[in-house]
Amino acid sequence: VVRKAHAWYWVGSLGAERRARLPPGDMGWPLVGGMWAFLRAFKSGKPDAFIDSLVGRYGRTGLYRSFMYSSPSVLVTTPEACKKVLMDDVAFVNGWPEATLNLIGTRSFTSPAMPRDEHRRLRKLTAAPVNGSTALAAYLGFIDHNVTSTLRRWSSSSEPVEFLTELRRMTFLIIVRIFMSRAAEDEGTMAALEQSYSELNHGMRAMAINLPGFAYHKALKARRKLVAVLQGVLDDRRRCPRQASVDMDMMDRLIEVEDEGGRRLEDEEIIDMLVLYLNAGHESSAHITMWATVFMQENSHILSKAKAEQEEIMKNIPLTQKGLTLRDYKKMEYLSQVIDETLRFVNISFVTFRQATRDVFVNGYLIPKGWKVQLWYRSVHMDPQLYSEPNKFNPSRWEGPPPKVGTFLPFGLGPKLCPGNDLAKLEISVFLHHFLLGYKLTRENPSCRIRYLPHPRPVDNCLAKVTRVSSNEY
Ligand code: HEM
Repeated sequence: VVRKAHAWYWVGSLGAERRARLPPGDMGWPLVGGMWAFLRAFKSGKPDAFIDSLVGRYGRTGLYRSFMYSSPSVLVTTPEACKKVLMDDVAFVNGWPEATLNLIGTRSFTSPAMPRDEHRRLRKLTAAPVNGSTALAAYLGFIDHNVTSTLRRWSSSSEPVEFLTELRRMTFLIIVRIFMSRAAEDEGTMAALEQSYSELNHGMRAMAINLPGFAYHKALKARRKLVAVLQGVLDDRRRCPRQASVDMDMMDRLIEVEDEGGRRLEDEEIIDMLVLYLNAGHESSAHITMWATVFMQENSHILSKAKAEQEEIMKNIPLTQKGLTLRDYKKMEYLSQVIDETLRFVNISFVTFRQATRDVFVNGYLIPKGWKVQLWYRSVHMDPQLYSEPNKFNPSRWEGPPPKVGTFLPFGLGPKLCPGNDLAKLEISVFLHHFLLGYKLTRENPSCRIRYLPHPRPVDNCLAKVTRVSSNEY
């Protein structure tokens, strides 16, 4: 009776005609809705069980109604339906749960209130310096240097390192250098930012319980610290603005940009933009780098093939050349397949969120105005109808023509496509290039349990020894 009353509370007011067009599903118990089933599946190490149970109960309809993160929601699980939602930024605005918005900030791209034109203008401003050949070529030398010195440091220690934690540190340094160059040189600022980001991430996608001891409570505290550190950097920057426009970083650009009416961004907007970019710009890249390394170590035939490709590239690099070039990077075809397969298999962004601004029909089902929409990239990537043996790590599946639009969504699609996709692939490739040529990873707990929230990772953060095995690496 209670469950029926809960369902009626949300769908009753839609009227008989609209109600009849809703996707199949179940609103569950009051307050928790589908959250129990979702958390149970992810916490028991069977993340696909959640959507599988909906498919088992209602068929492969591609859309299911539920109640999650305190909102009536439609879960979208097939390529065609995801594509339709992602390409339409008029009918669908960002719909992150309020708890996530409170952590990431309400004044950046994640905000549903950011007008479409403002989103486009700020994306153009912030995406250009991290994308495209010119930008990537400018960062390549720094990334290359950062990777080689990091690998040498790890391998010179006889103690195991938390491989994931260290990779997060490395990718974080790269993104801070791009966004706030001078801050990357200040060890105190870097340590404060790193620590706060780590806590912020643990609270992401946790239950929004703001009580001491809970991950969400700690994450809110971490956000406050993060804002204070970034405000300090911003104040310094305003006090001593950069003179030459040639070495402007992203913070300078955000300070200087004006809209047509001459309005500049407020401090809160700049800070929220940085909180988002610095977070998005290091977490996922570090996780994918770790998993790609681990999967290659676990599959000797894949490791040998990837290594042979890098050795071939090395043979053609003139002795006078210092470090890698974009031309060398573009030759890494097999490595690119390994990374794409890691992106598919790991599903670091397993779901993203939108909200319907009006009644919309997708695959013949109604998504009512105001309802949240969850795009389940994970179900697309693990669908056996799209990927044969989806639970097998097989980079060779990426040989041949590119996948059909909507079937491979590690970076999303459409107007909100990840602006850091090229940068991410570049830094992951540079790391793997050096690793394959000269290093080996020996995990302390190779069969360690995997935790799936907020991102899939071994619970020991991949504790391992990194050993230098060859002087091939330059
Ligand atoms: C392997 C690495 C990465 C993965 C898997 C990834 C994944 C994603 C996905 C799936 C989205 C789309 C979310 C949506 O549709 O709502 C996204 C958005 C975003 N990503 Fe990434 N990302 C990665 C690296 C990066 C890097 C290196 C940067 C920074 C340069 C970055 C910055 C952003 C930003 C700012 C957005 C929001 C874009 C907007 O709303 O317009 N990401 N990312």
